[in-house]
Amino acid sequence: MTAAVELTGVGKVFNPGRAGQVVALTGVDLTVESGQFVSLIGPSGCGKSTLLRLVADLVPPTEGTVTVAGKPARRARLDQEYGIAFQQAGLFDWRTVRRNVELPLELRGASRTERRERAGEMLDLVGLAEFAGHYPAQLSGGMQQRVAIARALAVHPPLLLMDEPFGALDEMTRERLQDELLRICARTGTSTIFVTHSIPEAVYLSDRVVVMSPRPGRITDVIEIDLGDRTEATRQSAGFFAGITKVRKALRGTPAPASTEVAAS
Ligand SMILES: Nc1ncnc2c1ncn2[C@@H]1O[C@H](COP(=O)(O)OP(=O)(O)OP(=O)(O)O)[C@@H](O)[C@H]1O
Repeated sequence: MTAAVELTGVGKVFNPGRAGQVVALTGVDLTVESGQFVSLIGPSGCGKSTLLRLVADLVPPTEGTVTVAGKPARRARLDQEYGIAFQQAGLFDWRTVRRNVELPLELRGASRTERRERAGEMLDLVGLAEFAGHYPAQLSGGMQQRVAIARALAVHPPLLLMDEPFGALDEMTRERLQDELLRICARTGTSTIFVTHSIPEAVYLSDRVVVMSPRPGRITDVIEIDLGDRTEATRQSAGFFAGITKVRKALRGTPAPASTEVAAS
C-alpha cells in the first residue's frame, strides 16, 4: 500500500546564503503509513511547523523529496489530498458555520446539493449540526476548532495535517476533542500528522511519536505507542505513563531503555 507521506533526505534552509540564513531542518526521513496517527514533538523552533508546511507544499524543500499519497507534494496539494487545521481555527467571520465547512467543497466545484449534504455530515460528525446557521463569533473556542476540523475533513482527505490545533483550549475541552479526533480518524481511515508541545497529548493520540532536536531540526527518536483502543482508563494506565516517560527522556536526549514499544497495561 502507498504510504500516506514519505520524506526522504529532506532539508530546509530559509534565506540561504543571506544574513538571515536559518537551517530549519536537515536529513529528515519519515514515513507515515496509511491510517497512522503520527505526532511531532520537540523544542520551540526545531522545525515542526516547517515539516508540516513542507508536506502541505506551502514551502518547498531545499533538498530531498516529499511524497504525499505517492505523488509529489505539489500534485497532492492540487488534488486536495489533505486537510489542514492550525492553532487558530482560521474561520471566516462573515460565513456561517455551514458555509465555512462548505468552502473547500466550493473550491473543488462541488454542486450546492453535494456541499450541503457533505457539510451536514461533517458537522454531525463533530457534534455541531445544530450550530450550522451560527457565525463563528457565536461559538466557543472549542466549537470553532471543531468547525475547523469539520472543514479540514469536508473533502474526505486521506490525510489531515494539524499544527497545535488544541493549543489554546482548556484541558477538559482538549481531552474531549482528542477523543473526538481519534473517533473521526478511525471512522474515516484518515492518516494524521499532528504537531504538539504536549507530551501526554502526543502519547494519547499517536501510533508513533516523532521526537525532534533543536536547530537544525532533525528526527532524533521515533517512539512506537501501542495503547490499543483509547478508553476512559487509558489516561490512568501504566502504559500511558510509561509512554510519557519515554518521550520525556527522548526529548532530554536520554536514550530510552531497550524496547521502544509502549504497550497497554
Ligand atoms: N519563513 C521563514 N523565514 C525564515 N525563517 C523561518 C521561516 N519559517 C520558519 N523559520 C525558522 O525556522 C525555524 C523552525 O521554525 P518552525 O516554526 O518550523 O519551528 P517549530 O518547531 O514549529 O516552533 P514552535 O514550536 O515554536 O512553533 C525557526 O528558527 C524559525 O525562525
